[in-house]
Amino acid sequence: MTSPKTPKITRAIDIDGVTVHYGDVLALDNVSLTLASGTVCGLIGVNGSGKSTLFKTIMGLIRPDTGTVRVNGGSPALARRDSAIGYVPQSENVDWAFPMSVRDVVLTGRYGKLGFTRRPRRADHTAVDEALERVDLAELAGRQIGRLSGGQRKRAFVARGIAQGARVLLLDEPFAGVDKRSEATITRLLRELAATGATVLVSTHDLHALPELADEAVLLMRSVLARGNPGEVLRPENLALAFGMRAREGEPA
Ligand SMILES: Nc1ncnc2c1ncn2[C@@H]1O[C@H](COP(=O)(O)OP(=O)(O)OP(=O)(O)O)[C@@H](O)[C@H]1O
Repeated sequence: MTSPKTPKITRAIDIDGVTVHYGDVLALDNVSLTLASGTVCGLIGVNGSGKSTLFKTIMGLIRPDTGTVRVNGGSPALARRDSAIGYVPQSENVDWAFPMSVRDVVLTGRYGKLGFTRRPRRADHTAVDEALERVDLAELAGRQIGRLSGGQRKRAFVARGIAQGARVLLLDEPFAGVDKRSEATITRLLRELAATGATVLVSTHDLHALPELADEAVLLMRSVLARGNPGEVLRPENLALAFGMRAREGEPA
């Protein structure tokens, strides 16, 4: 689905042998994964399987104990500095009382592009307006971010990634607590972004939505248990393996 003008980068995200511990807790165990540009990849796995840790590692917010992460051929820090990588965090990790309007939040996506005066220019405001239009939030641009619904908040953060022009977009459970309309809007946007050559990695617990959303899926349980097209990865034996492991650990379903 890449446009003819956009050459496909076969290793837009390149994770090789990554292991991450939090103290004694092994969160990622020798994870290797490559993602090409122009793809949407769905990341699935039970609670605690390492999805958020993987996102933070790709963002360069966590340094792996072993292994390497490359984003568009460079380090995660470089990708962040160049605004090449965008992150939509889990809702719980955002301070929704912060006195910022929806527009301000989307404008933060432009910070890496501001000139030495650090003042937004016309191009920045235009990019923000266009992104708000695309996520269908133009009418709520002036509202404080915490006064949006769950789905609208997610769309605001997707707009931030669009305004940023991120070529790699990571979304940590963008469908949690959102209604069907927002889910459909976000799915359509992610597909459109991939069609322009972006690489989209999205974690979700909504397995039913995966075939429509994603070109491929990765089942994570500290290490990669399965990878392939969503139909293959969602095979009952794979899911039993993931959930069976969880049951043995005695965690609630
Ligand atoms: N800051 C931390 N300190 C210690 N352990 C942590 C920390 N963050 C995560 N963990 C542990 O690391 C493992 C992976 O957690 P992570 O948040 O990456 O999983 P997840 O798949 O994103 O879970 P969920 O679906 O619940 O969001 C879990 O065992 C978790 O308890």
